[in-house]
Amino acid sequence: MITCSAPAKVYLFGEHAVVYNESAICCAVNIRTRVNIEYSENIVINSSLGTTGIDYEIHPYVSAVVEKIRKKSPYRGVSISIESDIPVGSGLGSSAAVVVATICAFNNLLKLGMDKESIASFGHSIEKEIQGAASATDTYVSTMGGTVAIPARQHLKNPLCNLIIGNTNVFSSTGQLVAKVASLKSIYPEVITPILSTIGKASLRGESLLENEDYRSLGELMNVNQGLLEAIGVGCDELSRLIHSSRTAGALGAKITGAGGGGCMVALAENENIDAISREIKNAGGIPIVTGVTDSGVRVDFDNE
Ligand SMILES: Nc1ncnc2c1ncn2[C@@H]1O[C@H](COP(=O)(O)OP(=O)(O)O)[C@@H](O)[C@H]1O
Ligand SMILES: C[C@@](O)(CCOP(=O)(O)O)CC(=O)O
Ligand SMILES: [Mg+2]
Repeated sequence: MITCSAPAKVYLFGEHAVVYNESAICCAVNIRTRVNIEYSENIVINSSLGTTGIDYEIHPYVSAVVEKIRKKSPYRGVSISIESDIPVGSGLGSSAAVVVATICAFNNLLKLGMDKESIASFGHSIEKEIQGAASATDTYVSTMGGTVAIPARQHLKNPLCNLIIGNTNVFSSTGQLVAKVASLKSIYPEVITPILSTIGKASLRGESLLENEDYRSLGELMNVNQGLLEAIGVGCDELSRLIHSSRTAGALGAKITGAGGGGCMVALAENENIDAISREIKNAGGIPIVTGVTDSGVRVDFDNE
């Protein structure tokens, strides 16, 4: 049996702007998906979504990895079991984490010799195949870990603050929200393009604030980024309630993470405010997850093969 795991991710800055090659800052956070693999007679994929064989309805991402690898390195059968602490479909990159952890598990079982760059790139190709357009950000950050400047892929100093994620439990479709922004931009290019560029500038300024450990200013700019995301139409009432409650409870900054329209927000929190912020997220109808940045990207947790 081999066990590999990979982390979730949050955007401190730059979601949506990064689609138009503006800068973003994305962090791996210590909420993980674990994939166990061993040889077996057939293909079995077991997760909280169900127990299947190759099944592109229930396990599209994992099935794609299983089939692609089988083509390159034939094997008789494997049994894959997945446990995850990452909420599914909430903008935290659960698909990227399960993809890169599954690739890592095969890499070690079949001794494929893939390095982290190859795992990230293969993972991105799987996300693109299954969901159509997909930025490389989620799979890269889940593979490498840490705090990453996008598109430069430069590792930055991790924020020493806590990151409290508030899950609205409201489903949102990344594709639909990206299309909504594209439509607004095509109608009002002279208005929307400068907003996306300003988000990119906030992200670039955030890089130096992280370097200088100026978390008060970092949070202030995250709030500005939130206002700009509202301006391009990706906010929603549930997210606004969690964001404003977090700020009232002492968050240095709070904003959407990911596509918006539902899913999650993230608050930058000093230790002394963790309980108050978590409580206020709960009172505002959200599910708080207290976490922080992890340098540990995809990794082997157990190998007795
Ligand atoms: N623990 C898991 N086990 C199996 N598949 C998973 C798991 N987590 C995520 N997935 C796959 O990823 C999909 C969610 O991906 P996506 O819609 O991109 O949301 P997210 O923002 O969480 O990445 C799920 O529908 C499922 O196919
Ligand atoms: C909106 C976007 O910038 C981030 C989407 O993040 P998520 O899929 O909601 O975790 C789209 C992208 O970068 O692929
Ligand atoms: Mg995803």
